[in-house]
Amino acid sequence: MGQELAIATYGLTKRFDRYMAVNEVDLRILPGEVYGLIGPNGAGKTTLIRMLAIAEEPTKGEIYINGERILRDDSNPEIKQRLGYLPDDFPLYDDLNVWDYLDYFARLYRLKQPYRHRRLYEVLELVQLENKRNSIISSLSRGMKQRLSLARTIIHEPILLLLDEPVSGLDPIARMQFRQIIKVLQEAGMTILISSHVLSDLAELCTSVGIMELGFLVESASLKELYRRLSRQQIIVGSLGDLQLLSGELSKNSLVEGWEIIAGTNRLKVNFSGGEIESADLLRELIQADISVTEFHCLQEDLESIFLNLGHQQAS
Ligand SMILES: Nc1ncnc2c1ncn2[C@@H]1O[C@H](COP(=O)(O)OP(=O)(O)OP(=O)(O)O)[C@@H](O)[C@H]1O
Repeated sequence: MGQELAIATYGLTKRFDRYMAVNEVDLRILPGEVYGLIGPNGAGKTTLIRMLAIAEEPTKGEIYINGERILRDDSNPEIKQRLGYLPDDFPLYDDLNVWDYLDYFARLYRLKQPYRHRRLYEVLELVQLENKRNSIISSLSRGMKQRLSLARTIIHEPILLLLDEPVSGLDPIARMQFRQIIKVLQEAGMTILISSHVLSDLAELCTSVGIMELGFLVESASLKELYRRLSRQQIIVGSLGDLQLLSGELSKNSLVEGWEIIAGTNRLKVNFSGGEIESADLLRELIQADISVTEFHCLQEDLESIFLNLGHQQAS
C-alpha cells in the first residue's frame, strides 16, 4: 500500500471531543514534490501536519511514509528520524547564539564530529546566516529567526520536510529568500509539504496543491493538472486604432468569451476558451480584418483566480 509514495494517508481523521478537525483525508504525495496545503483558519492543516509529524495521535486512519506504516510507537525509527517538522510557532531559545543553538540540535540528532561542524557550516550557508553565527537569537529579525528554525529542521538531512506556515509574518524579501531555500532543498531531493494562507507563495513554489476546508481535503492535484483542468486562457490584444473595431472583430469569434479594457491603454484582456492553434487563428482573423495589432500575447489565468472561481474563499 502506498509503496511509491512519499506520503500516503488513508481515511486519516482527528476528532477533538465532538469536533472533526481532520475528516477522512486521503493524501497522496509523490517523492520530490513540493506540496502546498492551503485552507482558511481552522481548516485542519496544522492538525493534519502534526499527525504526519507523529506529534498527534490520529483518531482513525493510516499514515504511510515511503511505503512504511507510521505509528506512534517504537516502530520504523529510521523513517521517523528522517522527518523534519517546522511547527507554526517555531520555538527558539532566545538566549543562545545561532551556532550553539544549531549545535545543540545536531547533538540531539547524534551527528558526529567532524561531520557535525561541517553540516552546521553547510546549513548556515544555505539559510544565509553564516555571518550571524555568533549572534544571540533574540537579536535576529523575524525572517532570520524563521530561517534559523528551518536550519534546525534540516540539520539531520531529512527526506521529508513538513513546514507549517513557514512564511507567515514575513516581508516580501524574506518570503523570496525563503522560497529560494525551499527550491534548493527540493533540488537536493527532499519531499516538502508546506501549509500557507498565501496562495501566491505556494503557486511559485509548489508542484502540487491541496485545499482543506472544514477538515476535508476538497482538492488535491498537480499544478499542471489544475491549470490544464481549470485555467482559462487570457489574451492581451493591443491595437493602434479604435477599440470598437477591435471588439467588433473579437465578437465574431465564438471562442472569445468576453473582454475588458485595460484602463488607460489601447489594450483589451480577452477571455478565450481556445488553445494555441485557435489563438493563432484569432490573430490571423484580426490581421485579415485590417486591425492594426500592436500586441497579442497569451496569458494563463493565475492560481488565485482559478481558486476564487471554484468558490474557495481562502485564496488570498
Ligand atoms: N488540541 C486541540 N483541542 C481541541 N480542538 C483543537 C485542538 N487543535 C485544533 N483544534 C481545532 O481543530 C480545528 C482545526 O485546527 P487547525 O489548527 O488544524 O487548523 P488550521 O487549518 O491549521 O488553522 P490555522 O490556519 O489557523 O493555523 C480548529 O477548529 C481548532 O480549534
